[in-house]
This record gives sequence, structure tokens and C-alpha cells, in this order.
Amino acid sequence: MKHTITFIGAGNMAEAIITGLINTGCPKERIFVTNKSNNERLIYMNNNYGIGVNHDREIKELIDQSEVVILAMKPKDLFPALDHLRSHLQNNQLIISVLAGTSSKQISDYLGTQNPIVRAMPNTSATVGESATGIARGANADDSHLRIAEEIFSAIGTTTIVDEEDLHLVTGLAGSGPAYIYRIVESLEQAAVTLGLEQEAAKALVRQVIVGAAEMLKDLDVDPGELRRKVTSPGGTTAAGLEALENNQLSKALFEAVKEATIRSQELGKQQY
Ligand SMILES: NC(=O)C1=CN([C@@H]2O[C@H](COP(=O)(O)OP(=O)(O)OC[C@H]3O[C@@H](n4cnc5c(N)ncnc54)[C@H](OP(=O)(O)O)[C@@H]3O)[C@@H](O)[C@H]2O)C=CC1
Ligand SMILES: O=C(O)[C@@H]1CCC=N1
Repeated sequence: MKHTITFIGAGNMAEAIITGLINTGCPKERIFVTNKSNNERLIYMNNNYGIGVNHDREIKELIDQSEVVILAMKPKDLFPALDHLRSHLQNNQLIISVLAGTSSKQISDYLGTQNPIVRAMPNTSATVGESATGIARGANADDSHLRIAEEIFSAIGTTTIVDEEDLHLVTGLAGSGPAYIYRIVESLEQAAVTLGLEQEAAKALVRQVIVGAAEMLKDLDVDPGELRRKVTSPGGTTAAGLEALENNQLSKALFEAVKEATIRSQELGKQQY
């Protein structure tokens, strides 16, 4: 990764991306991070990752050195952050927003500059280099800007180019997706304990079930239906479990989860702050 990047926002998502970048060999000298006020957090980021932070440098100094600025604050904090950033930006610097909901037009209109904007929707699995990131060309951006975003985010997992209007759905599916899986893990553990297994045994078994199934999907490139059928003996235990899942509306629950998260992303994009 040859670009120098400043993250505006030092929270969970920025840390996940930074961890992934550093673990895949990005020089720490090329990464800077700033936030609103939490100095302890910047000290932590500096101590843990060796990256530049702005508690001992001016934000102007960080931005001046960067070809790419990644916006990583909550949508409600965007406009104050842009107010602070505007006067330091040069026109050729690429802005990448990981904000849910907020369109590149909203960012561009509020900034009032011609900076190219690309939107990316990663997820926290970036921490282990396994994000599923959706990327969309936004205001003033061309193919070269998309390529830069792809280069950055391919260091932390897979990248899929989509139209910007589809990023709401990508957010509801892939940005939020890890939380759905963690929730399923919690429920499986809870079920096993309630039905009589020791907590430690339940924890070890459920985690490995998820990891094993995920690795099968990743390594074998086989349809999940086919993998499911290989587990399911006619008249056996899996068939009984799957029937209970559908009787209790698993497919409907997951459909509703993706739909409601997508709607929430659309709402976040409409809010005026
Ligand atoms: N968490 C996730 O799984 C994902 C999150 N996203 C998106 O990433 C963004 C950040 O989420 P997340 O990391 O979870 O949020 P966090 O609350 O963990 O972090 C937000 C960060 O933004 C900083 N911030 C707030 N206001 C400003 C400002 N005016 N100038 C500079 N920095 C500011 C905060 O600083 P301080 O602490 O000093 O207030 C904090 O470091 C959101 O827009 C979210 O939609 C996208 C994909 C997945
Ligand atoms: O919950 C959120 O709004 C953010 C966006 C995707 C994942 N986390």
C-alpha cells in the first residue's frame, strides 16, 4: 500500500481497518489518525500501532502529508468534522467515507470542494483481514479513485464494487453482517448451556462449528445448499434441527434483519444534522 492515509475518527471501524492494514504490511509511517476530543484513545492508537496521531501534531500537518483522507466518524458527527477539515484539504486529495447512509453528494455539497469521493462499507472483520467491503464511486471520482480504494480495502479482505445507491443494502447485509453471526453464536451457546452443557464446552464447540463452516465456504467454493445437504442425513438429527429452524421462521427473521438495517441506512442518509 503506497498511499499515505489520514483517518478522521479513531473508533472501532478506524481501528479495525488500521489493524488490518498494518497486519498486511502497510508501513505505520503512512497512517495517521485524529478524532474529536478523546486524547487517551489517540495515545492508545499511537502506543499500540505506532501510527501518527494529532495530539502532538496539528491536523493540518497530518492532512498535508496524505493522499487519502478516510472519514470514520458517526454520521451525526460528519458536518462538524467537515467544517474542521475543509480549510486543510487540497483539491486532489481523495476522500473515502465509511459512514453508513450518508451519500457522497451530501459530503461533497457540504464541503463545497471538488475533491473526489469514494464510499466504502467495510466491516469489523477487517481486524483479521476478512472484511467484506462494498465500494462505490461517488461525487467527482473516476476509475483511478476507485482503484485506490480497492487497493486499500483489498488489504483488509474482499472488495465488491457496487453502485452507490446499493450501498444501503450492502450496509444492512455486510457492514452489519458480523453482528448477526455473533448473535447466532450467542444464541447457540445459550441453547447448549440451557440444555445441559458446561459453558466452556459450549463455547469451544460453537466457535469451532462457525469457524469450520466458514472455512468450508471460503476454501471449497461450493454452494451452501450442497454443503447443508451433506450434513443432513434423511430422518436424522440435522433434518430435525433444520425443520425446527424453519418452523421458527429463521429465513424470515434474517430477511427482516437485512431489510430493517437497509431501511435504517436510508434513514441515516436522510437525517439533517
Ligand atoms: N462499527 C462498524 O462495524 C462499522 C462502522 N461503519 C461506520 O464507521 C463510522 C464510525 O463507526 P465506529 O468506528 O463504530 O464509531 P465510534 O463511535 O467507535 O468512533 C467514532 C469516532 O469518530 C470521532 N469523531 C467524532 N466527531 C469527530 C470530529 N468532529 N472530528 C474528528 N473525529 C470525530 C470520535 O472521536 P471522539 O472519541 O474524540 O469523540 C471517534 O473516534 C460510522 O459512520 C459507521 O457508520 C462502517 C462499517 C462498519
Ligand atoms: O451499526 C452501524 O450503523 C454501523 C454501520 C454498519 C455496521 N455498523
